[in-house]
Amino acid sequence: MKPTAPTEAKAVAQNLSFYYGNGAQALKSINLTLAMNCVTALIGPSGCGKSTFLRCFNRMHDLYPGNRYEGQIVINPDSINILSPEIDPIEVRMRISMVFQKPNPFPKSIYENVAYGLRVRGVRQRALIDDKVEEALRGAALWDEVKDRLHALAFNLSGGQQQRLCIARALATDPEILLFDEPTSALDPIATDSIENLIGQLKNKVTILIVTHNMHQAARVSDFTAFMHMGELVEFGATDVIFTTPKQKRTEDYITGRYG
Ligand SMILES: Nc1ncnc2c1ncn2[C@@H]1O[C@H](COP(=O)(O)OP(=O)(O)OP(=O)(O)O)[C@@H](O)[C@H]1O
Repeated sequence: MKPTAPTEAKAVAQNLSFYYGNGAQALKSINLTLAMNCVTALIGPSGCGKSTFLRCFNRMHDLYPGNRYEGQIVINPDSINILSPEIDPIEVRMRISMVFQKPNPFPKSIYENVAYGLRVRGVRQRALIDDKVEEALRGAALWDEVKDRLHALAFNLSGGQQQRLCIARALATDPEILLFDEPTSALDPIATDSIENLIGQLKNKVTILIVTHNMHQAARVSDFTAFMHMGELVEFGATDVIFTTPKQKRTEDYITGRYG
């Protein structure tokens, strides 16, 4: 069931601007709330700032010198601003995990891919890791397909299975928010379908923010949709409303394929 208005806020971006190291401003004072246990889709033409916005949520931009945030992203329930310099980006990435466009398993076994985040966190007990690996693989709807070959190399899996493995890897540390950057653009329609179904199930446990170029996908998987253009948030609302009766002409032009 899709809610029609944001309920509890999991994360709130407030006056969020972002500048790359070369001085280019990619985000312009964005205000956006991610509703708890809902899927929010980011749509908009190429270069409008979708990935830049997504990557603020796990402090990916900190990996490159000269990048600069302004404003804040407050996450609940503890009301912390994850962009604050006092907040350790590694901690943020434990709470907010990312799944990328192309499946990117590590050159390790299926088991070790999922166990990775736990080991980084210092978890050593074998039984606990076993349990968490199974739970994450079940959560990513992959357990039944791999339970008899957990120690095989992850690269032996199909593209769709590799992407579900990356979702399991992200789930293993019990994140509160999952970020998806065009997670199905490298997959065939069947694998895409299974990832979309999975996203529908995962939102019971986590809050989801997804970038997609595929309008049908945004309409299928998301509860709320944000339309961006040239670094600005043009319109935000319930997905059904954005796709049927958008208020802004720029949104209408985009979803009806008049540009972009
Ligand atoms: N590392 C970088 N340094 C400088 N400018 C960048 C960098 N990465 C992206 N940009 C610029 O920031 C703007 C937003 O890019 P971004 O990748 O966030 O857009 P997008 O909406 O995700 O695009 P696409 O749909 O094509 O992936 C663009 O003008 C882009 O050229």
